[in-house]
Amino acid sequence: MPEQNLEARILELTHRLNYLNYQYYQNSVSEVSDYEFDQMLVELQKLEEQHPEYRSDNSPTQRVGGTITKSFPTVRHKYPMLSLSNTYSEDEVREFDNRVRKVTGDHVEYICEIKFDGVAMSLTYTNGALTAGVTRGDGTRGDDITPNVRTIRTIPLHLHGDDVPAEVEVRGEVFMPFHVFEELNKEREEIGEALMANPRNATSGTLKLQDSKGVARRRLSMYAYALLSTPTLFQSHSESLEALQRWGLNVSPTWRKCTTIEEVMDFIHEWETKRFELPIATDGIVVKVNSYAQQDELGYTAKSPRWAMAYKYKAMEAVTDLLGIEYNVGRTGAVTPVALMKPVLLAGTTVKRASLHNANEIERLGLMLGDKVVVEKGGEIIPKVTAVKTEFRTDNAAPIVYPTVCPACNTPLVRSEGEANHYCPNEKGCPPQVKGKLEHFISRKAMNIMSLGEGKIELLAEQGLVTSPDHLYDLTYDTLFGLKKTFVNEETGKSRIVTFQKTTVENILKALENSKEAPFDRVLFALGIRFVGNTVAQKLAQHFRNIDALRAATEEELISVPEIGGRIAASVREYFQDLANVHVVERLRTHGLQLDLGELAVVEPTSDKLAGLTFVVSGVFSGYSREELQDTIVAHGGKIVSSISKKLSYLVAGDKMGPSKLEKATTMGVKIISEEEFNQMLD
Ligand SMILES: NC(=O)c1ccc[n+]([C@@H]2O[C@H](COP(=O)([O-])OP(=O)(O)OC[C@H]3O[C@@H](n4cnc5c(N)ncnc54)[C@H](O)[C@@H]3O)[C@@H](O)[C@H]2O)c1
Ligand SMILES: [Zn+2]
Repeated sequence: MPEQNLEARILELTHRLNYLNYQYYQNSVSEVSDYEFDQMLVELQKLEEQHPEYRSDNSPTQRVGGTITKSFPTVRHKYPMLSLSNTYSEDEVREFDNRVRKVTGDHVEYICEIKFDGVAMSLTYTNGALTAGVTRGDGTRGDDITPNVRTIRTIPLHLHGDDVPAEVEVRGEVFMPFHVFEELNKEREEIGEALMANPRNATSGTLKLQDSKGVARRRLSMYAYALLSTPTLFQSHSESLEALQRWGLNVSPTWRKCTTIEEVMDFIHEWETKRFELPIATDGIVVKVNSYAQQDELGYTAKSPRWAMAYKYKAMEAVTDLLGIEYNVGRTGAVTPVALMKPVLLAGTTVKRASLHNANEIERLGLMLGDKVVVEKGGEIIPKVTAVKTEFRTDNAAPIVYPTVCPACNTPLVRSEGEANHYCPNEKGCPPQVKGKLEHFISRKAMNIMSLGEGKIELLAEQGLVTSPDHLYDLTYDTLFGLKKTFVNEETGKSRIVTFQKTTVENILKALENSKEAPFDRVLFALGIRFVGNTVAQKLAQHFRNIDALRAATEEELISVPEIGGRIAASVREYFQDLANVHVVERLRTHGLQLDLGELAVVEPTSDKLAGLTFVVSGVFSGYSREELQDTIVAHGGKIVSSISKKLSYLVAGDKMGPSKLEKATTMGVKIISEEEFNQMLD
């Protein structure tokens, strides 16, 4: 390559990789596969080695790719948090072994570990107590997210044992197990939210939440894999792992001591497929020199230790034919395209369907019917189409014409501004939507009428006996008894008969009767209002107390409820503006379902100390949750209003209050009081 082009190429790769790093760490987006990224990095590294004079100061070969955010306090790491040099080639693992032996001589032990695909975490324990949890950030400084880290159940708040030192740093990988990830995405899909791409993105997004209660709900976990302290406590990494385990940290039992490179290779081969049996995402293995003395001898490069190496597995891929596209309609009316492929064996299972998410994805891939496509399985249950082999495209390839009408009911599809999915607007008459909404209504977290599961509700919907939730409560023994349907599984050809016998019918009627005791927030969730998931339903129920108040609430009032945004507010308004929905709600009321929180929860005034005063509550408080504080104000005769105006009596300001509210209150001359000052008003 001529000099000039060489310099240009180095510059181009530097820019491109820095951009991809930014997208990956800041926005949790992978625009290219890890493999492609790593190939470009290798190319840059080679060019820079030949021409160090062209290497720029901000080269991605010289520094860790992450960033720090402004939303958390920044902390300087006591020991820098580095990356790992990586390879996809076994030969390079052997070369690593040669390099090591040149320095250490022949007596070397390796520890092989699984490389878990999550987010790196640094924990500090002072006198045995967890005092800090910090992200890797740019390697030198990270985000202090201690309150979030404290909610992770596999991270002990206290270490136990006689030999726990006064101060110690523990490194580990925080991750989201597959089943939690799938559940979370299912919930998001149900309430019409965009899906998360993979468990690693979900983990990094979760750790950056401002509300640690939200973090706790996501059920993250952590595997510890390193121990740092001054002076060093042990002679080797394996002793450290054993100590971590003893002190109560979660150490994956998969690590192994190897004394020859052949044993390392065996470990690599063994886990290549076995890793898919693990309930967590993994992307390779890590080989580490065991002895700390030898680690010191080997030292570090600018961005990684010379005593360790990651061997990464290439994603499991296969090439097959795209035969067609099926369009599925979900409960919320969202249309999801699914690729139908010629069956192909991939990581031990036969794959013939893969999700394509939405029309944008089809466009991004440039898919045509009849194409040869690359399917990839990353460990998640659902495989994905990652690329088109355009070089094999024939004249028979046909463009994909995205449907303009609903495949289930022929209603013209709509696509709102800024939304990736097309929707079928025929909520009440589109069979998969009707069925999906009923299935949601009876589901465990909603009304929990599981005796209607496994195809029974489908049968009732198809026969027109139940097309909206209120119809369920009209069902009688006589209508149900004797109903029957045979379901045939298209994939296996096996058939299954669903019948309504005496006990079944009795169980269904009993479960329906019991469901009338389900609290208001469950009923609200069960109604299936778009974007109103479990937690949102709880928040709305607590705030408005009953369905009539919720129905009467303006968009502004809805938005004033903590954590309720404009999108949810609009969706709730839209729901109640539809008279058919109001009718369903009224019929549910007639049948005796719980549409308010009941007597107990209504706050009776306990004093009139705050009578005639109006309050806006904002921020986070130490002695109350926001709802509790609002309840207290009401209990003492005060009134909660949604927005700041000149007439407002007090703004009760907690921690982390939004700067715009503060500014508004200041300019309007509203009296701003702290939690303590508020408490004094009640004394
Ligand atoms: N696709 C993209 O656009 C894109 C962009 C940027 C980075 N990336 C990927 O990310 C990589 C760079 O990320 P990185 O610097 O975090 O490197 P890395 O993820 O390859 O390796 C280092 C990390 O591995 C983790 N790890 C897991 N198990 C471990 C164990 N047992 N012992 C030690 N560490 C363990 C730690 O969190 C550590 O920080 C790139 O090589 C690339 O594959 C991809
Ligand atoms: Zn439809």
